[in-house]
Amino acid sequence: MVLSPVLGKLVSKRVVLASASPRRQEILTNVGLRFEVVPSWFKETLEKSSFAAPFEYAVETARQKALEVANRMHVKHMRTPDVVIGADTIVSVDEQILEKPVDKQDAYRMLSRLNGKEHSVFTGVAIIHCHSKDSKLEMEITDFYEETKVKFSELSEELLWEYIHSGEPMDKAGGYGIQALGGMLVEYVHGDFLNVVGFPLNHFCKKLAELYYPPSKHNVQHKKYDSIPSVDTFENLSDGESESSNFTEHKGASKLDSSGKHSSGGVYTSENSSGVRTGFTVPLENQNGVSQRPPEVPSKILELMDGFRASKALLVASKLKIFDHLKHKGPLKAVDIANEIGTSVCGTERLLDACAALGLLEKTPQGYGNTDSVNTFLTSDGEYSLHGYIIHSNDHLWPLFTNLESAIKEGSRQNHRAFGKKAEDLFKDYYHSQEGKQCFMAAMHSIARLTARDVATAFDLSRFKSACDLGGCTGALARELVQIYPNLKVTVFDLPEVIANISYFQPSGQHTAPVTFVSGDFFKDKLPEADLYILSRILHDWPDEKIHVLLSKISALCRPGSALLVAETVLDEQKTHPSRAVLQSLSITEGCAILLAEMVLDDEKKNRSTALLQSLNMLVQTEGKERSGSEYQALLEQHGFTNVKIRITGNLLDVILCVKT
Ligand SMILES: Cc1cn([C@H]2C[C@H](O)[C@@H](COP(=O)(O)OP(=O)(O)OP(=O)(O)O)O2)c(=O)[nH]c1=O
Repeated sequence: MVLSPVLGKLVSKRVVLASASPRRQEILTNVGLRFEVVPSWFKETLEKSSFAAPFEYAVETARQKALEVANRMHVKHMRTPDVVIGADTIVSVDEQILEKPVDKQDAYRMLSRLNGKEHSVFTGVAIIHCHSKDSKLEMEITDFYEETKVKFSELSEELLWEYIHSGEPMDKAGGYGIQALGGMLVEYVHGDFLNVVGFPLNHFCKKLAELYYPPSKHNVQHKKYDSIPSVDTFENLSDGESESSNFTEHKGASKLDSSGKHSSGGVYTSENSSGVRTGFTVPLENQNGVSQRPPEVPSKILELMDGFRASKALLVASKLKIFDHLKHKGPLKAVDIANEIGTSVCGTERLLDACAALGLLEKTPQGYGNTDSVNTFLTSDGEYSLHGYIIHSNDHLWPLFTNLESAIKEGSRQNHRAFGKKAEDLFKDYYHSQEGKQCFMAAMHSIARLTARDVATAFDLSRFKSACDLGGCTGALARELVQIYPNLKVTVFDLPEVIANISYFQPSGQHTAPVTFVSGDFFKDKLPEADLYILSRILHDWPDEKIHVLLSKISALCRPGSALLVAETVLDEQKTHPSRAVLQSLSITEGCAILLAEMVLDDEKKNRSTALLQSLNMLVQTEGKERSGSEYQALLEQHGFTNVKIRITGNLLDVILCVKT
């Protein structure tokens, strides 16, 4: 595969496309690139007159789009991508820059300017390589632009308005889409057709080639913004890795032939005799007008279909402590790791290659090494390690989830099927052995460490003097609270089996204000007194009847003005995603609702599925469930808690604060 050395370099990297443009997503998907889409929030409002040339404006906007996403992912979501790609397409005519029209009149103004003339389409692209060093984001930015000349025919007013009324111009630079109806307006195209559609794929591949295979010194040519590598073809780029590259050729992919030009046979048309690409091919139809080409399976469905394989590869690599070995001794070859952990060489090599393809490991001639995020989150000794939760997922949740079908049919937990014993009280199951206890506590500890800051700061809690974290387990949230609110005294109340094991989870060497631990069962025993009660990831474990028992106990202890803080994943009313209307009805501030709406746009699908899969997770193992904002509100109000406020944090847990009146 001629291209694999270039795009194959991105296979093991976490690549993010900082663009909402469906065209860009399609172009990159068609060549087999795997990436995540995180649309940029950067507003395209740079002062155009401050740029000497139109392409400089496009390049700078592309840079800002990509930078915004890289920073947001690093800071807000604690997920540093390896590569962020941003792009911006503009149309330039008579020294003017045209972006997307704001309304039909604007589209008319733009199309009238382009009518009968040649104009330039510029796409600026920024490729940012990110590294997280000591929690700081380091970035290397590469940018370039591509220009394509397009000429419109002389078009009548009537045709222009007909085109505008089709709705096609509205989300496209210059007010037209060359790949669809707009193609009929175009007399000729000189240059890269895909550049007009929003992404200059050919130049992008050349840029990657230049980055990953720097030309030898005597060949280097310096040009501002336009540093096409000295290699004209991609054929001479193959290296040892290319043979084993995971880059896959997709059926409808736009291929490059040995001269670096597009060849026919893909989604896009072949070239005409003058080397000008003219439009998209239409799938062949048989006599009945039925498309002969089978529909392409969306990559999302394939990803979900095989998702369990990726999960299990991650869980097993963690269980075998492969990431720990690589952190301390890497890079290591497969045979060395197999010897260290006592596994087969052939099996280990396959697992390591799968982890590399999933972006967890880096594979170099020296061997396999951890990526930065694996060092932070997957090794067992990291401060924010998820290792505890991963082992819990492998040993406990996985067997339960294999019985999901029975859980759905029966509507109940599946411990008896997964572990061959009758389900007792949820926590008795977990705490029946010392190993089980520590495994469960480590799982809860890792989630608490990751969410504690967002839970503790979702509301200003400085007016409270004492807090009691019911079911607070290892005290991870309690310690965050005393750090943020030095005047707050926090008591963690949990089962005696838990309190007996907390010493394993106390931070060593760090001086933090003390947290008090009290043992007891919050359903049966007397609760410590406090101004603020906290229930973090507790209510979702239980059915409404048990929640009423607990809330009535807490309510009876609360004085007017005392409060209850609940941290859970909050579903919206349709159980799809958090919605602005719901939050406003729950006294959410306007600012927060706007923030939320933006967050929803960005992470909507991921948050939605995470929360709803968590609800399935509760079904297979507990009697509880995840609840919507109004379900929590109703439960709380029944026990005299009012002024219910919800903050959607964007982290795994959302936060609800209510006051006893
Ligand atoms: C000229 C032309 C533009 N376009 C599109 C490409 C871009 O998606 C869009 C220009 O707007 P952009 O601001 O470059 O991109 P976008 O708003 O779609 O996405 P994002 O900002 O999130 O990256 O116009 C076509 O689809 N066909 C065309 O013929």
